[in-house]
Amino acid sequence: MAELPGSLTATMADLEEGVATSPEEGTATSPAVIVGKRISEGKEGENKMRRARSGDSVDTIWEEAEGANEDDLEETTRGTKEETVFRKLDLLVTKKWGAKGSEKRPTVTEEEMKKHTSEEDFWVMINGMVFDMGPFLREEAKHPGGTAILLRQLELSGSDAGDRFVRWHNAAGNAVRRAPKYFVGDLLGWKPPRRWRLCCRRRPRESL
Ligand code: HEM
Repeated sequence: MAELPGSLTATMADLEEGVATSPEEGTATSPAVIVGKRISEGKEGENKMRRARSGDSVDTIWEEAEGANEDDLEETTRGTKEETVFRKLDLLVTKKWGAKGSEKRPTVTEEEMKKHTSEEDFWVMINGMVFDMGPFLREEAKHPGGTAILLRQLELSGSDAGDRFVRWHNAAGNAVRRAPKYFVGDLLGWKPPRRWRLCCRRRPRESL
């Protein structure tokens, strides 16, 4: 048995397996490389890498939601937190429901929205898009932030949940990835607040 860094050990067979050629060809005599080989190329490591590449990893809820392959495919990190969260949300809703104004994408009137303001059936509006919080409130789906915060939203600010959505979530998190599932439609007649029209919407795309 040979001593390796930390508490790891290797048999002579392990060492001999790594003796033949240069590190570029994937083998080497150094124990560190052999340790690396064991972690990344062992049966368990191979399976892990395969699952990660396929986006089918069971490691995290995040990967389960969208797949590791989606990571950083879109540039959505520049700008204020509000801009980045809304941009990502827009992007993911558009991916599932089509572009705003297209035939496939539903719309909601303000009148309809007002009918969904109870503790079991609550629709919220985030950046002009309406989402159904009912499944969370009825505990048919799990909201990691709990239900109390959603009820507080209902009590404090009613249906316009944009500010709180931005406060509690981020563009790289699960909330934006899961939101399209709860999308009900675009709120008809909604216009972005004046502050956005002045600052962000007019900015040329390259500078976003
Ligand atoms: C479509 C609507 C929503 C979805 C899909 C959603 C989903 C999620 C998810 C997945 C998380 C875990 C953190 C993350 O991965 O980002 C989370 C956390 C949270 N959410 Fe939501 N959420 C929604 C709406 C809301 C709204 C409207 C509020 C507030 C009024 C809210 C408040 C929170 C809070 C307080 C947390 C915990 C944050 C923390 O512990 O740091 N969520 N939500």
